[in-house]
Amino acid sequence: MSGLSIKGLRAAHGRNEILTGVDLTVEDGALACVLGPSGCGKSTLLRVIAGFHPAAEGEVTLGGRLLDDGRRRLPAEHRRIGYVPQDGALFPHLTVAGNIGFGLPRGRRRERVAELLALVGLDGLAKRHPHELSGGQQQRVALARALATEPELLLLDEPFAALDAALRTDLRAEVAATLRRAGATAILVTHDQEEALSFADTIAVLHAGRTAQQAAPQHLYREPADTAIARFLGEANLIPATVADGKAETVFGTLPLTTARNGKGDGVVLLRPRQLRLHATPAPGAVRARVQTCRFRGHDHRVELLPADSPNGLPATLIAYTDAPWPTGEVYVEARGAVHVVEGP
Ligand SMILES: Nc1ncnc2c1ncn2[C@@H]1O[C@H](COP(=O)(O)OP(=O)(O)OP(=O)(O)O)[C@@H](O)[C@H]1O
Repeated sequence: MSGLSIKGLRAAHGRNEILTGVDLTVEDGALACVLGPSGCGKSTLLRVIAGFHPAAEGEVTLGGRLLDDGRRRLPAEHRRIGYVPQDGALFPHLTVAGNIGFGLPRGRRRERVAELLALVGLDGLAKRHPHELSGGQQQRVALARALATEPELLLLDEPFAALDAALRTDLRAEVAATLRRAGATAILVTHDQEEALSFADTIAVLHAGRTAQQAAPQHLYREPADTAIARFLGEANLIPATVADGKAETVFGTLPLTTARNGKGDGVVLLRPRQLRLHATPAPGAVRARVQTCRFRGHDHRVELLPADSPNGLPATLIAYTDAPWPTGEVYVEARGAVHVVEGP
């Protein structure tokens, strides 16, 4: 089997159990994200995969080779895994070329360094030292250095954390494109859901040392396994509903389900902020509310709404993202599109 496979992984720091049940599958050539709040064990997971920290139990394989099962461990230097730590950790006394070529056989070094400089868009900077580079350029050197030996798997530990918002977005897109060009299989660790959603082919959400859910970004955003994951991936309107016959009866009327379900009964469905439409006058199925705040965010407006009489256990506030600004005052809120059952039958 190609790619990375992790099953039932447990790992501890001393007596502290950090990972208590991690499952992760990354197909050959795919970009995966491990997403989770600070302290949930993301770095520990990368360190186990890289071979810097032992598994206590479970199974980690790469391309069908066993890396660790809690008893047998392949030494880190035999794993063919590249690792880009949070701060890039470049050698300060070596030039960019020296950093990238470090550890490459002499014969091919020049040619390979030139290839990698072009790949990460740093032609012309070969002779600079790390302190003469911007944060983003330093991260690109770290990436080139990790790709130099053509690892079977590349691990990136929050590589954009120290960069400002604009640079982060650009570099993230560039790195994803570079990895695809190189045909690399990679895992990026982050606590930033936007980063995960925009970067990855597949996302594993880590919660309290376990994999809570692994799925493609769109699937995870639209069909999270529970309310905690729904909230972690972005703002969520969680609406009480009666589910039956592939539909949800809600205060907004009858809405179709994203996926058919056999169960019947009461539950909670998810409406993302983009699914709420605002009207100035009453509309069929629309709920009366007050605009509490409307905040301009560049690409859209975030509108906080107070439902008029919180019917049927509706949350105290609803969130809508709209193209146009809305003045504070009365509005009518309509829900559109299919809903996902996050709790219930
Ligand atoms: N060397 C260590 N010795 C003991 N405990 C550790 C060690 N390294 C990490 N821990 C603990 O393990 C837990 C998980 O840490 P880890 O760094 O894997 O989390 P993380 O999700 O990567 O966090 P962050 O996003 O803040 O980097 C934390 O509670 C941390 O305090």
